[in-house]
Amino acid sequence: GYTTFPGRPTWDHTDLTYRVVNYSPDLDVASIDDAFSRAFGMWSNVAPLTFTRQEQGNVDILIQFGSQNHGDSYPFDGKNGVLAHAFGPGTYSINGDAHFDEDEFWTQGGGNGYSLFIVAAHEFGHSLGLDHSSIQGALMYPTYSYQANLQLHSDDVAGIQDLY
Ligand SMILES: CNC(=O)[C@@H](NC(=O)[C@H](CC(C)C)CN(O)C=O)C(C)(C)C
Ligand SMILES: [Ca+2]
Ligand SMILES: [Zn+2]
Ligand SMILES: [Zn+2]
Repeated sequence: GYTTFPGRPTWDHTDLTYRVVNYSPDLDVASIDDAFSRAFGMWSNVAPLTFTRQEQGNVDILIQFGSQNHGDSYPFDGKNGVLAHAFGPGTYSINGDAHFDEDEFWTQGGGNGYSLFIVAAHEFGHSLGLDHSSIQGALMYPTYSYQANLQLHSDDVAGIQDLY
């Protein structure tokens, strides 16, 4: 089933904010903004959380695209392999942040490349305090799998509702 991070960290507020620092050239800005909005919506549909996008200033969840060394101790690995990573809740600025590997080809689904929406929904689960699930059909399972109509697994729902 689902897991949380050690010490079970959660946000101490439910009106969370996010900012998109930069954009991948693989998709137009509107599609990227929409993918992130829909990914947050998967979680706010089942937990008492709201997500508000800000154009600048301090936010809880900073989103960026980067390749190889991109400013933290977890360099990406080129095309394929690790697609993205995110940090759990906490008081440091990096807590909650989600980074996407720019060496991937980000798509709106189907075909080649990786669905930004699906990967973002997984990463935002981490941003909220969920670690990986042992259930293969769960969004928080550690390997990527494409689904045309992504739905949270009951295990994902149980996890987020345990936390908030
Ligand atoms: C296609 N490549 C994969 O399936 C790789 N898995 C990932 O990139 C995870 C993200 C997916 C699940 C969206 C990394 N992760 O857990 C971030 O929070 C490997 C399994 C190869 C590591
Ligand atoms: Ca990669
Ligand atoms: Zn990073
Ligand atoms: Zn993960």
